[in-house]
Amino acid sequence: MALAAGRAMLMRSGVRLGTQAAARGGNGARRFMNHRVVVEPNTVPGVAVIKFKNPPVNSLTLEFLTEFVICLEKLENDKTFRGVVLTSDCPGIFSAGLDLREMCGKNPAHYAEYWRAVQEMWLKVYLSNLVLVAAINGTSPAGGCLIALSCDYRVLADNPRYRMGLNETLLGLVVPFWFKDTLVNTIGHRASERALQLGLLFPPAEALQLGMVDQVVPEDQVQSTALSVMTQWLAIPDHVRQLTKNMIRKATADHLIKHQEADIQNFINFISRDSIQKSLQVYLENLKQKKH
Ligand SMILES: CCCCC/C=C/C(=O)SCCNC(=O)CCNC(=O)[C@H](O)C(C)(C)COP(=O)(O)OP(=O)(O)OC[C@H]1O[C@@H](n2cnc3c(N)ncnc32)[C@H](O)[C@@H]1OP(=O)(O)O
Repeated sequence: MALAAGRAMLMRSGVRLGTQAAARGGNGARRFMNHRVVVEPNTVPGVAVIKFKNPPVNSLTLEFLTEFVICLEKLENDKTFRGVVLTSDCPGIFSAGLDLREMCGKNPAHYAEYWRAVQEMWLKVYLSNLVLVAAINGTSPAGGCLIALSCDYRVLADNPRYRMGLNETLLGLVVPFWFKDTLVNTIGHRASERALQLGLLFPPAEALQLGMVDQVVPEDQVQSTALSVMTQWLAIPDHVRQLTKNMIRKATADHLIKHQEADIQNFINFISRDSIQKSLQVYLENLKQKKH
């Protein structure tokens, strides 16, 4: 249903999936390419690398979310793939999180469509049958961090400028319960309580200490480390690993699935408030100002 809507939306915006999506690279390998998400089969058999390519900061626009979900769905349906590495094509930035312009100055119907796309993306990543390893080669606040936290394993580049965390309170936003659940499931209750209320963004050493990431490695080794970790995960038969993953994650995902429509309505009500709109505008304005 969501996928069909997404396809329709992409067709409207001029993205042709079938023909544009498949091209042959120099080594004859198939390379799926949309506008904002590039999928490359890798040298490790059964593993694809998804590169986020939505410059300047890989913000999660509606188009990006739709392409990302469609790419993952294609890989899940293609039985040659068992694992995916998620990484960024934008230097220094994994993802700047939700696109603030999608949440500013729009109408309720747009907010509903956008929030459903965010929910669908999270459900797709969190419950994926594939092994997902995040190769975090840049900063990843809020929604960017959520994507990484929803993978099975996280490798972060050792660069103190790369910060990771759920910083929503710094934008005047209340983190949705399923963002919170994803963090609690990763770093525990007490650490989440502090990190979420203060909107903390952690440098690599602290992210590692908290268990927000599994490994910190030199920047030029992020992708190769992710691929070698993948080999270990793929040594486990898919069906037992998938059933185990599902057993661990199902209750968290079901919580959202059960309250999906109410969560959309909450988002619309919250984001439409004048005070919230004002904070988002000020935050965007400050991002622009810091350049001058
Ligand atoms: C109930 C409501 C719940 C909502 C839950 C929300 C979840 C979220 O994900 S909210 C988004 C949180 N994200 C952030 O706080 C990150 C904001 N961005 C930054 O801190 C920085 O841009 C950076 C560290 C990611 C990159 O810094 P830098 O390389 O210096 O690039 P610029 O700051 O100059 O940004 C370039 C360009 O991109 C625009 N931009 C940045 N982030 C976003 C974004 N999240 N959404 C939309 N646009 C973004 C920025 O405004 C610049 O635009 P121009 O000035 O027009 O070039």
